[in-house]
Amino acid sequence: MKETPDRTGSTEVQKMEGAASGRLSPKGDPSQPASLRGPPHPELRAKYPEPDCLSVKSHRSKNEPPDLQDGPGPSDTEPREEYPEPDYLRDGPGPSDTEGGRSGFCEEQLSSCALCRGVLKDPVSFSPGHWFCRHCSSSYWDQAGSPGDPLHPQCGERTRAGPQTDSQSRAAADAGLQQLLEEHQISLRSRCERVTEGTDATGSGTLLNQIYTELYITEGPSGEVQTQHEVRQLEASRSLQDAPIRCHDIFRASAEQPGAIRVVLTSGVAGVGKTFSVLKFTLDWAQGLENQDVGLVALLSFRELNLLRGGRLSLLGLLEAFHPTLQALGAEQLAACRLVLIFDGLDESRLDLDFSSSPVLTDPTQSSPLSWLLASLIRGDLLPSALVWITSRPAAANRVPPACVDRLTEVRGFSDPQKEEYFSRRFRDQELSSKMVSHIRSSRSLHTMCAVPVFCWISASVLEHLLGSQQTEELPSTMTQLYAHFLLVQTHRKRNKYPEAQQAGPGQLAPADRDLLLRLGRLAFQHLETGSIMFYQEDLERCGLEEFLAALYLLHCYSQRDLEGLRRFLGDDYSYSSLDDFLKRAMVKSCESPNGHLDLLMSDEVLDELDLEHYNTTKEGKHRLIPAVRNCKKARLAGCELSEHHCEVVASALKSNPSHLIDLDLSQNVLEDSGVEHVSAGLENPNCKLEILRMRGCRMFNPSLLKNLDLTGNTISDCVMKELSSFLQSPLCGLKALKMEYCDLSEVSCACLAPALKSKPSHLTELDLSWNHLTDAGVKELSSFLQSPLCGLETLRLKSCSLSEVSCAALASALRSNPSHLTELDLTWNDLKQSDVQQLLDLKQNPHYKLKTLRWKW
Ligand SMILES: Nc1ncnc2c1ncn2[C@@H]1O[C@H](COP(=O)(O)OP(=O)(O)OP(=O)(O)O)[C@@H](O)[C@H]1O
Repeated sequence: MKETPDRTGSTEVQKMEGAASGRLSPKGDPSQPASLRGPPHPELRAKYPEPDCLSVKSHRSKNEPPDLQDGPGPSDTEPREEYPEPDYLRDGPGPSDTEGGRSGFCEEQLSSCALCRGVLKDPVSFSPGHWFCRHCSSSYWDQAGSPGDPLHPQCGERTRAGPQTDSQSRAAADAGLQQLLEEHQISLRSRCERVTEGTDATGSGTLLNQIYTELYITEGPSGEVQTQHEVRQLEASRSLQDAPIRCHDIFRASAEQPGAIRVVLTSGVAGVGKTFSVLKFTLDWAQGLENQDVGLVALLSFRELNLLRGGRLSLLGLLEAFHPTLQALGAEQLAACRLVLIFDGLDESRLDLDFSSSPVLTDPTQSSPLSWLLASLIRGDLLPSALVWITSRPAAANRVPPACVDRLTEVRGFSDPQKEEYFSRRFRDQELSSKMVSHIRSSRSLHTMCAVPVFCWISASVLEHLLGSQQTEELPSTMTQLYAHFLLVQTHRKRNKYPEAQQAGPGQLAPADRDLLLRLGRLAFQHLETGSIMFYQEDLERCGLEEFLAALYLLHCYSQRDLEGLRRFLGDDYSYSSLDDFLKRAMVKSCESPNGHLDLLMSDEVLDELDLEHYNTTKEGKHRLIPAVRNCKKARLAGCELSEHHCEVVASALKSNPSHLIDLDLSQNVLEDSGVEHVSAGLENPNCKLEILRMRGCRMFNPSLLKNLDLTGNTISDCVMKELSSFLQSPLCGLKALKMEYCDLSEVSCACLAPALKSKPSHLTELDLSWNHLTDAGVKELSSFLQSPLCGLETLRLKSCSLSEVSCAALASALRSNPSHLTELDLTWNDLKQSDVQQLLDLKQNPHYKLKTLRWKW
């Protein structure tokens, strides 16, 4: 269904697989026309200084072709002992060694010619360790008759050039490596410069540089295993404001990490741009634009590694399999290059990576199981100088032990301005792209989801189709509508491609299309159920399409009364029921999933109330509904065993722009300090519109811009009361209602509270201190507040506070002395008699008296 972008360009492995399965041939042909072969731009070469180790930028050998004429080699008249020993023999294998490394060079006694076996005359060499008489070698070349790289006359190894002396042979070796690396660079350039996306009508791919939009990548995610649904992770991560890092800089030291960075692990949700990042890194290197101190970049995808089916390979063999241009690369040359190895898509790997007990490999020529090879590379046993970059979706990122990783980064997708840049890059017609952007901005769910680039691509495909056609139908504003349109767009494309297929009217499905979609739906459904995320050919999972298709399939089962299909998902006890009931059961089933793999996205409508009590599901099911707080006015999350993370989600809802929450109930949750801190931070955010916060039976916290505070059931010590009192004195405090039933308050508590209440024009209109042992002494303290001209209290509840006639007298004198605002006074459960409250009742005669309700009986 979806023609996906090519991950790393084609490789030998891919070609083999493609040939076997009859798939389309790969687009990146490593054998380029000669005209394409050329050095990187000279200006850029000048800009980047020569690194210590050899890189393709080493133009020493490029500009000075090896001199294949006679060098200062020993003459046949000089005794053998006086020959200067070639450098590579000093540290290398002794003359008796017969093979070494992958190339298995023959080592010969320097005293004899490798061809005639006689004493060397006018010795020359055309590869390390091979010495010949000039005459013998000339005859050999004459016989071979080929100007190319002839086979070594003794060992059959392919050699690069004609005979040469020691320093010349090293220059030739450098030049050989140089040439090889340049060819590799050119090959990579051609592989990465175009990406194939589904919108590509010609099949030639789109230029990566034309559509590539800078991504928001951050350094150092938490490193925790992420089991949340990826959309939720995305939602949560949008609120964070971390400093970005460019994909080109991931191996560079930073102020936070000044040391050398060898292994980088980059995580990110599906379709967020991990593969595009590694392609961009590679392309910019291959074009001579970035990271020019790197000698060699090798890009390997785990998906293609899987195709090797766990076979045995050496490191050199692996590089060759993925990059045929590296065929002639030897072990010594590899060690001399500054190599960057990129492994893309760890989540797709079927390899059993065992970092703790797989054997240590150090030899790049040694064949071993692929999983050992990778573990050794990542641990740094094998080629420790190589830099390794691994990308993965979050759930699989923990397959590499943290100890092996020097830097963690996270691709978070597009920021809001980047989303807009994406559309303007993709479409030359700026009017069209502006229309798309404004449509996406108008739908919250589309706008949120467009943080994931693949959703931008889907949206762009759909909107291009709809805005470009004469159709007058409404543009999709929910993800479901978007997916439905996407299917139509893709089907339409298929019809254009295969015109012999059955025709149908615009916006309609031909029976064959319908059949295909349902078959895809069944496939998606089955894979989704088993948790399998890989579709090698269709690759639907990347855009979450399988969730939509699976749902479509299930709905089809329902409409066709396919009980077998329905029972596979809903359980054997399911019997055909109303659509409402069916949908409800499907919802409950998806809520039960521990990682949310059965659901996707979010209604755009702002809910009046989210009350988790109303959902008849497990605790985990309720937890998974919590992110919906972002989209409701009133949220009841009481008694749900909220964790710190949930508080973080709530806080992000309070901070979001716009924030809809007005009334929040977090009662009966044991909130740790960290959780409370999150909530407090949410309350302090200028976007926060919360007016009512209920935290009955929770631990104490530090509220700020609250209108309504309910602390019922908390044991509030005098010390906490003082904190509360200082909060009440803060000029920011706009509290209107304070409820503190059953808080173990005493006379002393009131003494703490009263000065605060009368210290500034108080917004407090409602105070409920019922069910506390305040006693008359406490009420006397409070009555001083009632006497203050700053007091605007309208409701005072003092139920069951151990009060007597004395309290009534104090309250009456306070109300008498001041034009009071009090309209409701509740003194029930204090065992008062009529005579005790008489003074209050008599106030009715007072012109300032506003009391409408006085309760005092049991
Ligand atoms: N930086 C970008 N600029 C433009 N388009 C992008 C960018 N990144 C990703 N896209 C779009 O999103 C699609 C998916 O991106 P990519 O394959 O890189 O995602 P991913 O993170 O590797 O996903 P998965 O985990 O599924 O492999 C691309 O094919 C492209 O259409």
